[in-house]
Amino acid sequence: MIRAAIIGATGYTGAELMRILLFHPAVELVAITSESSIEQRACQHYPALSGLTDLRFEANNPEKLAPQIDVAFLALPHAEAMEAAVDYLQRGVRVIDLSADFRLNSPQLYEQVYGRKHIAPQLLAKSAYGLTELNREAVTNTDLVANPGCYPTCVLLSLAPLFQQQLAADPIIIDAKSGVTGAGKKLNTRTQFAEANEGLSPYGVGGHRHQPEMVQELAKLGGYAPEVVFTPHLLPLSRGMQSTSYVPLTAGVSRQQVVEGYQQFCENEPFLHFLGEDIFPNVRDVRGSNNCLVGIHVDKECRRAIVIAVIDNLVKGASGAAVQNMNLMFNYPEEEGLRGIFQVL
Ligand SMILES: NC(=O)C1=CN([C@@H]2O[C@H](COP(=O)(O)OP(=O)(O)OC[C@H]3O[C@@H](n4cnc5c(N)ncnc54)[C@H](OP(=O)(O)O)[C@@H]3O)[C@@H](O)[C@H]2O)C=CC1
Ligand SMILES: CC(=O)N[C@@H](CCC(=O)OP(=O)(O)O)C(=O)O
Repeated sequence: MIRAAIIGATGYTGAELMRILLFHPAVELVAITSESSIEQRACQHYPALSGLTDLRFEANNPEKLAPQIDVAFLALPHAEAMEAAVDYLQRGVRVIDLSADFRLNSPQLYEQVYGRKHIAPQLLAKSAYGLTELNREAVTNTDLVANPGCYPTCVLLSLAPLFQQQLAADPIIIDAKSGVTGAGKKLNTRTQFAEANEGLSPYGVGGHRHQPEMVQELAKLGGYAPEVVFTPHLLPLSRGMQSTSYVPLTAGVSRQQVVEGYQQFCENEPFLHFLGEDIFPNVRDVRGSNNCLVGIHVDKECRRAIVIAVIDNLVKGASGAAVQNMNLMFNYPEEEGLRGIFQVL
């Protein structure tokens, strides 16, 4: 059994980790931590968990918890997670960090994007970027996974077939939308009911922090750093995310090459599904599941592809991907605890 703790378990990704891990056949959830809710039971915060666990929130105390666990999931805000990562790693506990603290390879870029000096820059080179499908070997062999952001997950999985085969030119225009849980549980004006309901609002226009993360990872796939214009929007849904990417194709590329590229990329992937040419997914199709669904349109002259992808931001975009990575790190089947869909309509 893998003994696990969730650090920052009162938040949305922490709750989603509880939902998944409590049903995982190879995991014993040993501890859940919180600073604000010590001694409260998990089901007081999330009544849906009633009957599934008697765990109570406790303080994050690495000295006490480390001997009891094999892995710590960090579901903390950016800049809060790096200290916890260092604390657990130096006590021999493997870490899966859901925040952005170990995603960017350069400490200078981290400081520029997140406005904080990195306290453990030496770990940036050692962490594995946890987009499982693209990085299995590194994830399997690391003690520190940097779980990707939800927008980068949706975009990178849907553009990887084009970049891996050098079929994509730039600039790439990405229009993306997320449900409000993407912003976390903390109070925030733009996610309050009256602000978000019946609305669709752009934010981070021209400067969202996920743009450099996307460029960094696309460059690893395609061999060049593409120009990416990324605009996210907030949708009045609790969960779900869609990205629409407009990608210029390199000269001479055929429709068949593009379509076969997607078919081959998704063929043996348990969570990636290519719907085909001109068949497009709805965010509803992945609600509660670890799937990423992709559809494409290629224009008549094969000059541009429009790639549309959906994920559940809390599952494939965060907690489901984290568990997929844990499975690899501990030599379990990648789909363990993550199989199945939760709704069809
Ligand atoms: N929501 C999403 O869709 C995704 C989120 N992520 C990332 O995962 C991490 C967790 O996100 P999410 O669960 O949405 O966040 P939430 O805001 O919902 O939860 C964060 C939790 O961290 C704890 N915490 C500890 N220290 C602090 C602090 N100084 N300020 C605020 N909270 C603190 C809080 O618990 P308490 O106060 O009880 O200690 C809180 O419950 C973040 O880094 C986020 O960017 C990544 C991909 C997708
Ligand atoms: C709706 C919303 O606000 N979403 C968040 C993204 C959440 C996420 O995936 O990513 P991180 O792990 O990088 O926080 C945002 O745009 O900042």
